[in-house]
Amino acid sequence: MALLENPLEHPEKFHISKDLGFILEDPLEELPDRYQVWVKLAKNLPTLVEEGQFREEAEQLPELSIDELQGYKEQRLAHLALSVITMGYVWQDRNVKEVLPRNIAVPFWNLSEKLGLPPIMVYADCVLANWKKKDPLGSMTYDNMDTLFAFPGGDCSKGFFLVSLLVEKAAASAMKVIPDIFEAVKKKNSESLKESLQSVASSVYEAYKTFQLVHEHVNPNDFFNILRVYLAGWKNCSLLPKGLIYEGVSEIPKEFAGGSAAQSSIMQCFDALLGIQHTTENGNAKYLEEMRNYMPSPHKIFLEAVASHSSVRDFVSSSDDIQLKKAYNECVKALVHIRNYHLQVVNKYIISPSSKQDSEKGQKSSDDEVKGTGGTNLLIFLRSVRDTTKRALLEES
Ligand code: HEM
Ligand SMILES: Brc1ccc(-c2csc3nccn23)cc1
Repeated sequence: MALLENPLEHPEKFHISKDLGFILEDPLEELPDRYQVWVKLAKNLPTLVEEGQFREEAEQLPELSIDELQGYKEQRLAHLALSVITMGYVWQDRNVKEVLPRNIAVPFWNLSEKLGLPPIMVYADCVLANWKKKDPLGSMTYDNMDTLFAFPGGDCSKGFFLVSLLVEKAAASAMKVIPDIFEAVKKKNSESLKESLQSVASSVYEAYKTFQLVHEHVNPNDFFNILRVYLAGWKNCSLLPKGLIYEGVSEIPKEFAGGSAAQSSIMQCFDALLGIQHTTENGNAKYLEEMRNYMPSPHKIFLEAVASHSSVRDFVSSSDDIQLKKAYNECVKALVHIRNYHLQVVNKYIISPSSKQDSEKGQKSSDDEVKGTGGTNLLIFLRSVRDTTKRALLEES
């Protein structure tokens, strides 16, 4: 398939970087003067929300056409800034806004259509495009990085977004071997395939090790009680039961799901590469599929090309090369490891603060009722995704 033969030789076709994968390389920090009002307001969100002035300031924005935005990086920064403004406008306080004013809604809707993104903040905004190096000549380490935009809750959003970014960066080192993997399957070259799969497994283990940074940089109570509010969406949402009205776009309210790293292309890319099919019984496959519509369209196209390519899994399972099966299983075990670790993190950052809050309020909401950032019943979803990954292990006999 032409799309796949040289995806990393023409990264511009998919906006995928050889070194950083799906991360937006060197994001812009400023927009042309006429659009800088969006950046300025989004950067002031924490202070203005604190003062209860954010909505008032947002309503003063001029309504701007997106046509003067030049190039992909300006469009991504504008989508990020408008998404931050939208989440702040809707969730500033418990008096939730049901109408997004046209001076935000019209450019946000039009720009979203151009990028193939929904008109709500997504992972590709606040994780993949929301970063800078403090010392441009330094490396991408937590201490030399900052986010471009933050939410209330102190350094919680910086921690959550940057740790996710660094996990993406560690995992991204696997991206450059994808063409070699498909070449090896095409040529039935077990030795080359074994080497590439070993490289994928070590990238996923690097991602697992980076994940531990979350304990250092994200406070569980700030995450659960403050930040999580701003990542919520307006689909199956009790506070916005019909969704949000995008003024100037449609009088009919529209529903869009809240932030979830099911929108992370790299994790879905590993599943696609290894032929890990998530179950259709409990809606996981449907949800993961739907979240591909919350990725930049070039990333969605790339993922679908990986998923539809000749199956690595079929080649390995029909091979009698035990070492090859072991190399494939190392990749699956690494994914199970990171998903197990992620479940422990979710217990610490959502389940425990939630039950602590319930006992303080004297009510009990069972784990089943605790919603995820993406509005899903999170524990069932995450355990099931982990279990499906585990079931993908091949017999090594
Ligand atoms: C405070 C830290 C974190 C919390 C509380 C958290 C919470 C969650 C929740 C609740 C879900 C279910 C999705 C939904 O609600 O629809 C989820 C999914 C996911 N999260 Fe996180 N997460 C955290 C950090 C991370 C990090 C650092 C990564 C690494 C990139 C990550 C990657 C994922 C992925 C890939 C999924 C989709 C399910 C899967 O593919 O396993 N999460 N997370
Ligand atoms: Br919008 C938005 C979407 C996803 C995330 C994110 C980063 S890691 C992770 N696990 C669950 C969600 N999640 C943060 C903001």
